[in-house]
Amino acid sequence: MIYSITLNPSIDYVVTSDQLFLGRVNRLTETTKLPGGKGINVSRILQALAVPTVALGFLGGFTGDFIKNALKADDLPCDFTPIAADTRINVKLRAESETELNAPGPRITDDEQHTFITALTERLQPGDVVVMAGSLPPDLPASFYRDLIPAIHTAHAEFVIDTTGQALLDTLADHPLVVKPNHHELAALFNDAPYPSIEATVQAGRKLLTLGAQHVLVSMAGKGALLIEADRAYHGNTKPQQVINSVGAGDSMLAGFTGRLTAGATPLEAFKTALACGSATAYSQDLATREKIDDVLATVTVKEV
Ligand SMILES: Nc1ncnc2c1ncn2[C@@H]1O[C@H](COP(=O)(O)OP(=O)(O)O)[C@@H](O)[C@H]1O
Ligand SMILES: O=P(O)(O)OC[C@H]1O[C@](O)(COP(=O)(O)O)[C@@H](O)[C@@H]1O
Repeated sequence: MIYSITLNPSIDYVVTSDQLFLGRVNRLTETTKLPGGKGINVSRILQALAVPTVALGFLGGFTGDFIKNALKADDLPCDFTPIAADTRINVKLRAESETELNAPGPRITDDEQHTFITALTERLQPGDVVVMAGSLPPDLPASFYRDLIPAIHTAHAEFVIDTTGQALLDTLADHPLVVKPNHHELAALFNDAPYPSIEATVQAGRKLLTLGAQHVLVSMAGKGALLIEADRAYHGNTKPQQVINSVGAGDSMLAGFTGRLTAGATPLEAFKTALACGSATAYSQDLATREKIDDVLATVTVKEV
């Protein structure tokens, strides 16, 4: 079973405007509300790939109810810990370019934190994978993800982590199954300027393997992604289509790789599915459907670099 953890879910309020003028009234041409949050997105793509998953985390208030109902309508297995405060709303503004306004998130009490940790640890079985993804609401200690790792390992389960900065570096010695920074996050991890070439990006990504990660992907938005192994690396991409909404593309990529890898695929095969899932989401209004993923998978190209 693959459990996703979304400590800070969101309603993604996707709004479209022809142009955006700061300091003036802007009239929107379209609005959509989607259940969001990195772990939830991972579970939704795993479900599309028919990989067994349960989405865990915190949900509260009318916004939490919206997400719960949306996931229920899609039959996505969930077991969220209820909280008293309202789950956040993130605004995704599509004008000439995409702008994201992500809220800090609600208060999580000590009792709510304990309820969540107990629920997670009671579920874990040998062979399970826990995907920990996204930001932490302000009340949770920065070490919250790292503190879950001993219980995951005690249960003979593995973890995948999608976070940034020191919080990510702090987990590498515990051998995450997969990490997938994007190229900006990778440079920020090592206080580097943007990498000038694929070779420089591969070199930096390889440091994550040396520090303990089992599998490393580096995503580069429209420029595709890298699969970096100890002795070789691959660059892959998909045939360009119109980009409709790239929110959740990274989560989709992580889900595609983790889902296929844990089902027994080779890292290279899993990478191809990951590329298809990431781009298929970028080419869709919401997260990709299975049909769209299969369609894009047929266009994936990968070469050793
Ligand atoms: N504009 C795009 N065109 C095609 N594929 C894309 C586009 N944006 C994202 N993707 C695919 O999704 C993957 C993850 O997207 P990226 O933006 O790098 O991740 P994140 O959302 O984590 O920053 C990319 O590596 C690529 O395969
Ligand atoms: O937890 P964070 O870092 O604030 O990010 C939450 C946001 O990230 C998303 O999960 C999308 O993530 P990606 O575009 O990086 O794949 C949105 O659904 C959500 O609004």
